[in-house]
Amino acid sequence: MRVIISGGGTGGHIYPAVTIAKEIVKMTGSCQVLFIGTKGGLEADIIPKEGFSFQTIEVRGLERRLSFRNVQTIIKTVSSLWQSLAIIRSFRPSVVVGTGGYVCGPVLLAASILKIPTVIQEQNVIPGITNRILARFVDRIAVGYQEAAIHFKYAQRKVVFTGNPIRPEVMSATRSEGQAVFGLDPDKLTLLVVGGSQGARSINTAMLQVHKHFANNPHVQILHVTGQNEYNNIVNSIEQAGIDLSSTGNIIIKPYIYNMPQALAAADLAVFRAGAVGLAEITARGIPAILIPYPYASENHQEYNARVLEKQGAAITINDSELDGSKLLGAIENLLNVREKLDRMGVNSKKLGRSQAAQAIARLVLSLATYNRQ
Ligand SMILES: CC(=O)N[C@H]1[C@@H](OP(=O)(O)OP(=O)(O)OC[C@H]2O[C@@H](n3ccc(=O)[nH]c3=O)[C@H](O)[C@@H]2O)O[C@H](CO)[C@@H](O)[C@@H]1O
Repeated sequence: MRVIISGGGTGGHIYPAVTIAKEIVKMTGSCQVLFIGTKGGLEADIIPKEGFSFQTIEVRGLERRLSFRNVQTIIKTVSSLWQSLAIIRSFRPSVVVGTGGYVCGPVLLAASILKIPTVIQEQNVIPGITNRILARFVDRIAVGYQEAAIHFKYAQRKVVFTGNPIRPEVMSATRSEGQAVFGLDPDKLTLLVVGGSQGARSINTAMLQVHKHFANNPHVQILHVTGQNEYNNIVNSIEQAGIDLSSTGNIIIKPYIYNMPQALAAADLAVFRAGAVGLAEITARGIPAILIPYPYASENHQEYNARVLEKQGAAITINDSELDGSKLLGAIENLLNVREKLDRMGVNSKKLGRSQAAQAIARLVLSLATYNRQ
């Protein structure tokens, strides 16, 4: 059997694609998977590393205003539809899956024109524009949050609540493995700070005060992932603040980590943006969290994601506009100092986790593929 999977732009669209692909391969035993993404997207880095075949089309996102660039974009989109039709005709998949990001648009549309079964996976409470448009054309929509269903107004019957897929390593990684990978001290509480797959400037800036406070602390250690673009600035600011990172021993700064499952396994508290996949991962592991939703995410969807966790007592939320060093430090200390609070949040977090989501999505995809085996 052959399957095409498309999704890209950010980790939040790419990791679900990888996870679904691996689950399908595992369930079928012998499935050829082809990924379609863009040359410039993060997928061009991640997918080949995961060992899957990868082809690209030329497509980019529309600006949310009238512009000459948008006219060029529409022309590119038409040509990307032709490119997608050609790739699909030559690969002859039994089913095509989209996990979000504008690259999915032409790919899933082309599959639907060619009458190949299609599934899209929507990670967020408020669906992205590409998936909303595609909803009319595809066969099934696998949603990460039950709350997303009402937004697919004319496609309700296609919606299946599966949860968001998480990499199996997120569940299988052990605390001691995580501690060993990052050189963490098993006797200290671990704070994991991640601003999504791109990093978050406001979190990075607020963290400076947190680092000053905890530098050399005998009970707390911090693993802070800054994002590629911010890394050098943040390391410089920390060192300018008088913290010698090589000697404190309890602060680790990374631009990006490829072994996030191990980092999660070692974490006692997470400071996160509210990207849907990151949230699926922390809830699957039952990690209490302080969430700072990215305020410019389309239709403020990260805040809606975060509120689902907050409502269940699994996280507390700080608005990005109100974030500063002392507020963040206060929230962290408040949780680390009251162990019962932290534990209760962890239990609530775990209740929201759906560690079997990838299996549910893979079964859904395969159930459609069987109609049309070639
Ligand atoms: C700015 C924006 O619009 N972001 C969106 C993007 O988020 P974004 O890609 O930032 O976020 P997610 O939290 O959903 O997913 C990030 C993924 O990257 C992984 N990771 C991250 C950092 C790192 O160093 N290593 C690593 O492996 C995480 O473990 C996770 O699997 O897609 C998500 C899913 O549609 C949306 O909810 C987010 O709102």
